[in-house]
Amino acid sequence: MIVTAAITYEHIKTCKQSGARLGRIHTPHGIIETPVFMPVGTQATVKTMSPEELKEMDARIILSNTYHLFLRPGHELVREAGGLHKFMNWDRAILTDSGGFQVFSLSEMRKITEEGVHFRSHLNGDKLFLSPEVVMEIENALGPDIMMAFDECAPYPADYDYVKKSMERTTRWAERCLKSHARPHDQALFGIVQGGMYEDLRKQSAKDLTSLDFPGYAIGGLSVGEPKHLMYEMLECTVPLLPSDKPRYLMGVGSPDALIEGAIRGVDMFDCVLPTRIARNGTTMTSQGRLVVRNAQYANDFGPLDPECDCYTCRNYSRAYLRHLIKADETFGLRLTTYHNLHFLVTLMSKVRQAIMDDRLLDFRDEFFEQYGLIGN
Ligand SMILES: CO[C@@H]1O[C@H](CNc2nc3cc4c(=O)[nH]c(N)nc4cc3[nH]2)[C@@H](O)[C@H]1O
Repeated sequence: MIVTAAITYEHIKTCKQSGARLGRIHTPHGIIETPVFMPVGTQATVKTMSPEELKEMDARIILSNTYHLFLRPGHELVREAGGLHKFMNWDRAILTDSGGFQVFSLSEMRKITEEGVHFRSHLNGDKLFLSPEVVMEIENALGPDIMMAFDECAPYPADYDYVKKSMERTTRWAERCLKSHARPHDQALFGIVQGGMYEDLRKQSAKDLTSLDFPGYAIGGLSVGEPKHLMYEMLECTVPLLPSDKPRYLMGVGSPDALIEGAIRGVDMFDCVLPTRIARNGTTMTSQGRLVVRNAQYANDFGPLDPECDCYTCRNYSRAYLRHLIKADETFGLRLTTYHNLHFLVTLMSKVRQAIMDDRLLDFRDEFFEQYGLIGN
């Protein structure tokens, strides 16, 4: 089945030193330079950020989540509002995850059948059901530029037989998503590769999904608690089987080292709640490594959070002020640390893109790890 897609991937160049690639994704809501980090806006907002602030830091695409918006406020309400872009006043690109992760990580009383997943809402215990067809209807109503197929993100660790059966069902669900996808011309549906930490299952999943000819491919089932070297090994056996003329999206990955290592292995798109989540308890990512600004040592530190950063937070406020706000549980403090962390990752990816352009991403990785204090592997 040929699905004419809403997006096209333009390959610009491959780094001579690392195999990383520079590209552009052309979407109905603008162009995305890749590799790219996508801020997560689970409930139709990137927590504490305004669309204007996200544009200030040049965020080109943000995530929202089918599971959460299905539960609240409901996808029909968002459809009535004119779709997510209108509802949240964001005129750049949006990607929605399908709920394949959340229904397994958030809800109670789950029952997985060939048809779909019966579960209880984590908000009020309501009995609910998601299937490939229902998820396609929800994502169609939300109206993102890129939408994820409904899959099962197998837990880690999980035994071979479980992962095999789960991965094969995820492929059947992907076919059902394609069949019930209403608007392929303006919404690109990505398949999601599964297979746990088993190389042969990962390869099987990649082969089965690429034969279905999606406009882009996500690599799921990773960043679920496995050691990082395992994640990298699974990337190394999966990415080469994905088409080079389509975007590759590694789901749920957002620490600086993992973004760089993922780009080196040919990944184009990343998302993670990490920068926004840790910001809310006063942990920040700086050029000198992680800095927990709520710590007492910063009480009288009137210098910028990160002396090498030119973001709004670092240009206008001191570590002492940030610490005070966070300790006093002042919302503005969360906004300032969130702004900085997102700016840090979005800027890191522009440095990664420049390093690819200059054919020196491995050198950049070593320099970054040296300064950030990460033991590169
Ligand atoms: C390491 O941080 C923790 O772990 C999560 C990130 N890790 C992650 N792995 C994912 C896998 C999938 C998948 O296989 N399928 C679909 N549809 N969505 C996914 C979303 C994912 N997010 C954060 O939420 C945080 O709790």
